[in-house]
Amino acid sequence: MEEKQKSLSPPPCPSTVTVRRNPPRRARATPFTTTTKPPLSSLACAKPHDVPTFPIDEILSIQIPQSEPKPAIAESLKIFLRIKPLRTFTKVTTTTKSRPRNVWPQNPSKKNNAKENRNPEITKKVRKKDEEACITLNDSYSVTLTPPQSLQELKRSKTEVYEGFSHVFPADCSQNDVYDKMVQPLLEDFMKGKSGMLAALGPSGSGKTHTVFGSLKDPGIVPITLRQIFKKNDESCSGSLRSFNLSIFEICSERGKGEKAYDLLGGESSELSVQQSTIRGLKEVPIQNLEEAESLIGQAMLKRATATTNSNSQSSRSQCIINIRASCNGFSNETKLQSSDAMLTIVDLAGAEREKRTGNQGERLVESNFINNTSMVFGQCLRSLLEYQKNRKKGLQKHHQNSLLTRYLRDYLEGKKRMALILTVKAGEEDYLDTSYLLRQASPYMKIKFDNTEEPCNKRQLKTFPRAEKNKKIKLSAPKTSQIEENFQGERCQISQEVNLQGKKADPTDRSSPRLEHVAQDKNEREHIIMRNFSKVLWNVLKQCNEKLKVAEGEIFTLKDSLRREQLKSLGLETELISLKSSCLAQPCIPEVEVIVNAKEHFEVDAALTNERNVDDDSCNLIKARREAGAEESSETPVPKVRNVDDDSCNLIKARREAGAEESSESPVLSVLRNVDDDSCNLIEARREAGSEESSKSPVPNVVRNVDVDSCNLINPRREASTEESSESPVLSKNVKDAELVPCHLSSENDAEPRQSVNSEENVGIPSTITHVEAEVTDFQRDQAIQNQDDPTPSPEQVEVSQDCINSGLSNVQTKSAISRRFPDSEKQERNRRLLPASSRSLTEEMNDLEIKDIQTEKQQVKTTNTRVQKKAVSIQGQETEVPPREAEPASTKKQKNGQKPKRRLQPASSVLLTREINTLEIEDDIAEPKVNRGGKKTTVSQPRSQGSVTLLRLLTNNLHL
Ligand SMILES: Nc1ncnc2c1ncn2[C@@H]1O[C@H](COP(=O)(O)OP(=O)(O)OP(=O)(O)O)[C@@H](O)[C@H]1O
Repeated sequence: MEEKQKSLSPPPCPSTVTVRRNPPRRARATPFTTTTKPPLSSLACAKPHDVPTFPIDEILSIQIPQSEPKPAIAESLKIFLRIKPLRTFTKVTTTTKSRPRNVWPQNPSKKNNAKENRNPEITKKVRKKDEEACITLNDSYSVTLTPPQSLQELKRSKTEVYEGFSHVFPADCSQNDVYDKMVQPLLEDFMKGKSGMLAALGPSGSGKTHTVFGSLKDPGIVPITLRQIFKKNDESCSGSLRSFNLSIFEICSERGKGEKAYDLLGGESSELSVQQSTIRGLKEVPIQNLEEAESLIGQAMLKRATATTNSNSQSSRSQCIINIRASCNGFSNETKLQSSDAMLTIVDLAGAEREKRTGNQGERLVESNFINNTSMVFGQCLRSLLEYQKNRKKGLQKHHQNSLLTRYLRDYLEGKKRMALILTVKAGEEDYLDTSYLLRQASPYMKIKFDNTEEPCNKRQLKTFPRAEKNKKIKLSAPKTSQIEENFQGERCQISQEVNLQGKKADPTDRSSPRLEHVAQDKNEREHIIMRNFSKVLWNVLKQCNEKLKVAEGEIFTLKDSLRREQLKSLGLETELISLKSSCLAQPCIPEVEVIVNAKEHFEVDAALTNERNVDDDSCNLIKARREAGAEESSETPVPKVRNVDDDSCNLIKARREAGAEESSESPVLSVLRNVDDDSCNLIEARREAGSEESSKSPVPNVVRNVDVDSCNLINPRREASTEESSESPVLSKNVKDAELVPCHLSSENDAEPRQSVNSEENVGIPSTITHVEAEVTDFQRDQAIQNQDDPTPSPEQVEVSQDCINSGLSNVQTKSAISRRFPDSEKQERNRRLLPASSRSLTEEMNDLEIKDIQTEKQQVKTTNTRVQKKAVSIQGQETEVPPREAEPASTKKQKNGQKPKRRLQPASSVLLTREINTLEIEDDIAEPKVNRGGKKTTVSQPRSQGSVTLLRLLTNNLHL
């Protein structure tokens, strides 16, 4: 009912805030809950005038109770003090031999007595006296250290009280007392799964080893602990679920150079490998009962390095570490929450030594240094931990790195695990300094806190365990060198098996599960590193490929450039060819053609630069066309080769026409050029057809067609054709070669001047009349140009006429050049008959008909010319077949004197052939008339002269104005 009423009637808004200073009884509420705020619904329902002002001042005045910190789990380091009984102090004054290394601790007094009894000759000075104790026990937690009388007089020291010990064991205490007060709490935690460490510190001979190991009659804390362990394990119901393992090893110096660890429970090769804080290969012996444990303890003590010093007859020369590991095979009722491995470590440190007290020399002294150094590092670690805990801003100095022992005990020395120290001191006045030094050093350690909630399982210590785990550790570290393709699941299973072998559970709740996660993280890191390295390598390879591609592109670019240049050259040659053709056909067309050709060249260069692909295609077509032409040339006779060349030129022109089809639509110049090309092509086609008709009549006219083609290919020597032709007629081939080198005068020179004006050595062997006739041809072309000035493009009729004129002129040239040949008359006649084509004869006859009138009007002039030619022929008579170059020298010298530079121009070989053929007519004509040489001797005529040849000769001479 009350709840219903409360729900129906909201509580009134309080005018003031009640602060409840007392904490709630059941649960501690947060400060926000203490300030009860009315619900929003109630505020909404309240009237506006009832809403009080927000008590901000009162709220701010509330003193919020500070939340009490959780009770610190950390505990102070427990330091125990054990005072060695004075009893009768036995001092060995003579340096005795080091007893055997592996000797179970014995009672020195008995030993010495036995020695005295066995060998009384040995000089010994045993002094027994009742010493005064420098240390007195105040209570169970404090002692008073009183300096000796001598030191008090010197006022170097004073009495000091050291308190705060966990417990002080008087001299008459037993080993069991020490165990009960000091080891029992640790053992209980150990049995619960907590690891702990107990270390004995103190000067040499103070009873550390006695405290730790004891003797057979008076066992130390280790035997007692083992006994208690098995006793407790037997008493507990879950005893069978727990197993114990024992491992004992020592750390000693190797002649002062380094630290080495030896397994005191191992076989012959007891040396252990030390890597940082990890000791590998340590043998961990499972112990089933106390007898086994005591046997192992005795075995280890026999192996431990000891030596006799002035302070101790069985002085320990190493740091001995005893590990008792409890492995839990399952859950137990008592340790449900911490059913895991635990480690109880007991350390018997080598006592700090002073040289005066020990009297060590040599190796013993080196061992003393190592021992003292280790003790010093151990103390530094504890002091740094104390300072770190006082002021954590400074950070914990890592003194543990200076010693293998401290590295191994790092977790303890960093306060991460539970640890206890027992200080053993001697109570004699002579031991005051050692005792005082130890107490001063160790008393502050009482303030050290350590975390009691440490992990029961210590990974670092697990690594030091049995040798059987050594291979497993290698497996865990194998992925560092293995490939990344290793199956992670398999590795995980493998690790799980290893963990199970160790008696641990591989479940995620177990402490060992982070180990698997760590392995997985390592694997991921390795994968990342491998992939990163692989990507770097791949990147480098790609860089190299890129560089190679750049080089290849550069080569391609240079090749394209060279191809472009070659193509331009070919274009230039083609245009020159066209110009020559046009010049042969019509003189007025030459300038225009040149202009057009130049324009075309520029245009094609631009086109080549802008459109490489077109140029490449064009060049490919050219190369292809030339290749095909070459193939056909190789298969055919020399005469069809000329036809192929002719086809080639036509193809080139056609290709150019196609390539520039679009360009010509924009450029009128190219259209004119195309017209010129068309004309030249048509001309060539017409000649080809004419040649074919002639070839049907006679095999010789092919040579005439060869003349036509070669006249258009002045620059490109037709060596192949000439060589093949030389097989048939060596004279003909020679003429072709000569014709290739014939310079041509394009300038209109005076006819009266000698035509031997070519002054270069290239003119050697070339008749001067050839140049003269060429000049005549040029004049003829000029006349034709004047006639065709209105129409630059020659009509077919004009082409035919001009060609006929050219042929006639060339025939005249050949006729005159043949004069220089010094063949015998009979041979000349026979040769001329053989080489004279029928078409030439018909052509000369036609020319004779057309120019009959001119012959009559200029007959006198022809005679003078013939006379001059005859003189020239006579002058070279009697010499070798070739015209000597010396004949041209006078004319050339004269030409040089005039200061005129002749324009040279190559003459096609075919034209020479034609002129040579025509030359036969002149020879016949010359034969008809007696020739006079320089000496005025006349030559005899051996053969009659035909009327037609005489007429033709006159016609030619008159036409050429010779
Ligand atoms: N509390 C003790 N009661 C009886 N004897 C003791 C006691 N402490 C030490 N001794 C005897 O003193 C001698 C030296 O002891 P111990 O070898 O243990 O000293 P230590 O500190 O280990 O010396 P070191 O550091 O050189 O090894 C031993 O013979 C030992 O029996």
